This record gives sequence, C-alpha cells and structure tokens, in this order.
Amino acid sequence: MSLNPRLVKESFSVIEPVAGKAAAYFYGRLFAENPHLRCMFPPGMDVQRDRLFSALTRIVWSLDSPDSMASFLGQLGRDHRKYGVLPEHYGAIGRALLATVRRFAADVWTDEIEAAWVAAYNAAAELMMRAAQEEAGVSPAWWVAEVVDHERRTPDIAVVTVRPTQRLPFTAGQYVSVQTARWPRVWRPFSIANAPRPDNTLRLHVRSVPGGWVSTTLARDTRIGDAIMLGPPMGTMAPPEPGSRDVLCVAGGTGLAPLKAIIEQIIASGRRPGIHLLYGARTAAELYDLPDLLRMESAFPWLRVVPVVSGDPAYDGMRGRLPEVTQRFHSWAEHEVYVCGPAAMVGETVRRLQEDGVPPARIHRDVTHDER
Ligand SMILES: NC(=O)C1=CN([C@@H]2O[C@H](COP(=O)(O)OP(=O)(O)OC[C@H]3O[C@@H](n4cnc5c(N)ncnc54)[C@H](O)[C@@H]3O)[C@@H](O)[C@H]2O)C=CC1
Repeated sequence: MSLNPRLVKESFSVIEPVAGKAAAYFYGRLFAENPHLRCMFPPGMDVQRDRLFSALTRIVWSLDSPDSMASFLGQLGRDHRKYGVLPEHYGAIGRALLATVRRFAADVWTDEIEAAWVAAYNAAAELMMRAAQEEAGVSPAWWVAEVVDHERRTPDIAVVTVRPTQRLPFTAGQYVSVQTARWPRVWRPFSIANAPRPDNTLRLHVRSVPGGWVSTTLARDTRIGDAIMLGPPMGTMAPPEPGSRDVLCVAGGTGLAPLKAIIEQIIASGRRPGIHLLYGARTAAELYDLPDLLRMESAFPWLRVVPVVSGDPAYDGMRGRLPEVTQRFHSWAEHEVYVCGPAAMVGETVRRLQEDGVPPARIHRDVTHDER
C-alpha cells in the first residue's frame, strides 16, 4: 500500500484541536492492553503526552518529504533505544495509535483513511526500527557521563560540564536528552554548548524552570563527581557549509547554547566569515555567558557580540526585544541565520527576518526545548 499523505493530514487536522484528550486516550489504551509497557515511561506523563503529539505532528507534516521524514525518524528510532524500545513494541503502539485516530476522527473516518494511517505508521515504524537496529552494536543506547565542572552563573542558571565514559560523537548545534539519578525515566533535552573537543567533554547551559524536574536537579542539586545519563545526539542545526556567507546568530537566554557551539566550530574550522551574535536576556545579570563571549570576540576579530537587554530601561547598552532589535541593523538578507531561544521569540524573529527578505532555506532553527 503506497502512502497517502493527504488523507493522513486531513484526518489528523480533525484530531489536533483535541490533541490533549487524544494523547491521554492513546496512553490509557496502550497501558490497558499492555500493562508491561508502563514501566518504560516516567511516573508523570504530562510532558510525554505533549511530546507524542509534537512528534506525530512532525511526522504527519513530513510525509510528503521522504528525506526529512527519514532523517527525523532515524534520529527518533536511535533515541528510543534508551527507553528499551524493541521491534515487538511497535505493533502494540501501532494498534493503540490506530484506535486513537479512529476514535477522535470518527466523523470523517473511512476505510481509505484507515488504510492510509496503517501504511504511514508501518513506514514510520520501519524507519525507526531500521535506524535502531543499525545502531545496535555500533554505539550505546545511552551514555553515562560524569559531572566534571558545575558553575552557578545566576541563581537559576548553571553551566555544567560533563565527560561521557565513552566517546559521544556529535555535530555542533545538536542536543542530547539528559536523565538524572533523582528522576528515573525522565529525560529532558539540552543543547550541547561547545564544538566537539579532544577531551570528549560537553557543556550544557541549564536554567532551572519552575516544575522542571531535570533542569532544577541539574542547576541546583548537582555536584562535581555526580553521574548523569545522556541519550544520542539529535537535531538538524549544523554549522554552515564551508565557503558560505557571513553569519547572524540570534540567541535568547539559554538558547545561546547551540549557537555558541556553532560559532566555536566555525572558528575552529579556520574560516573567517563575519559573525554577528545578538545575545538577549531580560536583565544584564541574566547575560550569564557574556564574559566568555567577550573573550571569544577579542580572540577572533571577525566575531561581533551584541548583548541586548529587554527588561531594564536603565541598561547602558542595546535595549529591546530580540525580534525588533534584529531589524534595527542593516539587512541580513545575504547572511546565513541561526535563531534559538524561547519559542515565541524564535517564531517572531524568523517571521520578521523572512519579511526582510532572508530566504527560509538560510534560516536555521531547531525544535524548541520548552518543556524541561
Ligand atoms: N538550555 C538549552 O540548551 C536550550 C534552551 N532553549 C530554549 O531557550 C529558551 C531560553 O529561555 P530563557 O533563558 O528562560 O529566556 P528568557 O525568557 O530569559 O528570554 C531570553 C530572551 O528572549 C527574549 N524573549 C523572551 N520571550 C519573548 C517573546 N515572547 N518575544 C520576543 N522576545 C522574547 C527576552 O527578551 C530575552 O532577550 C527556553 O525556551 C529553552 O527551552 C533552546 C535550545 C537550547
């Protein structure tokens, strides 16, 4: 049966407005029929439910672009090894998913839609299983890493350096999921804030957010010598191709992390593009990484760091919100642009850049990390 993305998208759009209820039904059904699977998931399922729908939305919307679907599902399949997902689990998940879409799209459901969902799920599961299988025996399902440095830069933000016990290959701009001993089976994504290093260490920029189990543990209750677990590297943001254009990076808060990695990688490559980094925070005290960035700027004259403060009228420097401040400069239409930070900031900045003539293909952003 060939894929029919149109039928899947149309029926999915009926479910999207009731995504929360549908996700609750999906997990209820999955665990009722397969109680042994419950122990693979965290005790609190709220974040998990949101993730199911954001992954599903991404898969459904990439059904007509096979390359991006294959790359996303390949990463997802490799990442799911850390939960202990095995090929036999895909049948149970597929049955619960089909029962869920059938129920929540009942008003429009037909045999053709059912066939389209079965074909789409089988194709997606096949890509995930194949990627997981190819990785088995080649690299671990997760990495144990020791905390080798922990700096509290503000009451809420820590820069944490970890050293995996085995080499963890990644590309600047990618992120990893992190699990702490305190919260078994709870994984949260954090970008790697450095380019690959010979000593294999990774830096994470962590803001402790209210209700954020992993972020609060990492920022406030973690010490040098503690062990954490890391999932495989994920994400599509990567340094620009050699020989390409000047670069603009727009970083909001700890969204700086992957952009700093990309800048480090450009500098390490020996290339000399002009790089502008607009680095925004609500107050000057929240510019937690500014001294380090200024050191990079003085060592690499092609980098210009512009701190921007949005919430302090007395700040003696550039003031304003990042989307507007980005527009205050000359046109960025010829630049390669990277944007990372709070979802609303990223969305608005990208919208304005496009209005100002930056082609979408030259704007790089990644999934948001908003739940932690
Ligand atoms: N820690 C990490 O590894 C990564 C974090 N992120 C995301 O980056 C974000 C960073 O959050 P915080 O540090 O708490 O940032 P924040 O809330 O302190 O804001 C940082 C900057 O973004 C601007 N901003 C915030 N909301 C805005 C809006 N609605 N419209 C326009 N500008 C806005 C602020 O003015 C400020 O300049 C989080 O959403 C996080 O999920 C993304 C990638 C990696």
